[in-house]
Amino acid sequence: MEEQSPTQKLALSREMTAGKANQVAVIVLLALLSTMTTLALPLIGGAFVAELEKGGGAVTSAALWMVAVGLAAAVTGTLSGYLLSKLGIELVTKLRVRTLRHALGLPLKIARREGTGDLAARLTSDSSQVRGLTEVGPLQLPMAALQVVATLVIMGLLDWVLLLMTVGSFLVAIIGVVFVIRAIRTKFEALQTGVGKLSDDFVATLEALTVVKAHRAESRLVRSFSARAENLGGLEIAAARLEAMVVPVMTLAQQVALVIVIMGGGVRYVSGELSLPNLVSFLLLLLQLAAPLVMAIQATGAIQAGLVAKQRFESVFSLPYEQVDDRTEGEPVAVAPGSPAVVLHGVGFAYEAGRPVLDEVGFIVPPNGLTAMVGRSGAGKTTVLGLIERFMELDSGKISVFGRELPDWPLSELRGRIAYVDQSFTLLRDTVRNNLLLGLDQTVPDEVLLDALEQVGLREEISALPQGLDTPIGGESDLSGGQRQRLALAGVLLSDARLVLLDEPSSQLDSLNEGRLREVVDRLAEDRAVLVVAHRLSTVQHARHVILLDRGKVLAQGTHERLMSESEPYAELVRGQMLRPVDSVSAS
Ligand SMILES: Nc1ncnc2c1ncn2[C@@H]1O[C@H](COP(=O)(O)OP(=O)(O)OP(=O)(O)O)[C@@H](O)[C@H]1O
Repeated sequence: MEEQSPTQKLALSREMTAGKANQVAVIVLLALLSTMTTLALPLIGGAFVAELEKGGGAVTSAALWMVAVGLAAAVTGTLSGYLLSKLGIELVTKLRVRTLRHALGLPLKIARREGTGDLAARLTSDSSQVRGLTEVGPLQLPMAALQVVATLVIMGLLDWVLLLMTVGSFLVAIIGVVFVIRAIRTKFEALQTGVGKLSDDFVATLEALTVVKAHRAESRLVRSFSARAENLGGLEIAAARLEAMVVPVMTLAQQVALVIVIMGGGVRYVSGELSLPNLVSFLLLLLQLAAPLVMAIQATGAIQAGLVAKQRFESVFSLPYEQVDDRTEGEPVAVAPGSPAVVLHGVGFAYEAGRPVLDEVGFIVPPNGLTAMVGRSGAGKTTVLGLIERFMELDSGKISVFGRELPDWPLSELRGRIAYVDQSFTLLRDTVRNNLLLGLDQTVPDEVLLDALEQVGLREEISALPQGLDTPIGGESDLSGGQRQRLALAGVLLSDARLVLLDEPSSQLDSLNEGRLREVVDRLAEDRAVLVVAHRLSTVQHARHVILLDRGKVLAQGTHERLMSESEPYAELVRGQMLRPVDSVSAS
């Protein structure tokens, strides 16, 4: 199978800025201006005090400068923040689109293992967490670091003794905070994985809501989901507790530094080693110093959550996926005329290592006509169809479709030649029309669609729906099992697939529709190969060839009549009504 599984590391900053050099330049420029104006403000404050001391005439202009620079700091900060948000949103959109594409391309086994809800969580909670990270990560943090360094340099130039006192007070706090940040990260990892798993199980439960209700299992499930939600709440509270410690610690450090600087600065001012304007500037800088530190630290939660979400995106993008283009470009794959539709030779397969489901399975499906596969529940019939569709990979043996071995088929071409109707007639949550047209490239006139529906006896029922062909199905308004089956078959009639794989349900149709459906299948089989997993006697009686599968092995094959006389297990299957006679089929 065309799979690829490179380890996908996400360089978020690069992803965010690729091809956007101009926007990035504007944002960096605005952010630099904002940082510089913020740094200049205390110095202008000091100049203002110096003018006051001197009683000079420049007091008013110093005050006006303070207002202008303050405004410039606010405007440039706001603008750069907005433009950065825009880049962040664009990045998240890109990640969502990539997730959608990758998730739909996952091999079935991996998609099931990963879980629908957990995959979907990438589009919701993980996306918003990455967005939170982009708000602070790429620009605000470097700018905050720049502001801290520049502030410290200016403070050192004003008075290095006071600077040492300031750094000493903050250092102890910062070391403590680093440990807290690490602990927060661990909590977020457990939390986000737990949220993904919870939503996955919850989605699966909602999909089985009928069973839940029929068994009155609501309360039990509420109890078990609530316990898990409370566990996650506990983790979140623990993370919040850690986060809550961060800001007070930093504020305390700032207050300690303030007291020390006021005392030390006062002494140095009195002794003439420091001027009053410089002391004022220093104090203003000290007050400003805490802001970027607190900002960075307050963002700790968002950053840690964002980094964990980033890893969760990486884990999806690293999963193998099937490269199925919409349609293969260029010449279609040539097939030898008259080759059998399917040949299985010595096929072995296990879903789990050590528990084989198919063992040395071999049979031939001719290029046209009806071939039926029968056998007890769990014999491996659906698995055979899945292997032909290449939903899974063989463990041993070979399968050829129209004379070409599976690995030699481009996946898209292979699946384009096959029409597959699964046992539960899964339909997309979309309109009747779009479900009918799912495998088709071109638009099809309504008359042709209605004609296909007519052939399966569904025209009247669909026409009676509120929006006819454009009625959405699968959500609030749904079709019955039998109607779904007939709709799926109408889709097959519309397709030009030369091989039809049909997983017949054990009971979906009344005898009227059963008869009609048999006619449709017979018509399909006139010029196409139809391989049907059969549960009805009527189907096997019509089949040109019947394959009896038992516990993963082909036990017998031939015509119905021949198997009845030569294969006791087959005759037993028929006698035991495993193959249902028409009149025992329940109404849909
Ligand atoms: N996704 C899966 N993972 C693991 N085991 C599976 C999976 N699907 C099927 N099996 C197992 O493989 C075996 C064959 O299943 P399969 O669905 O092919 O049987 P079947 O003959 O189509 O049965 P039925 O007539 O009841 O639909 C069964 O034992 C089943 O438990």
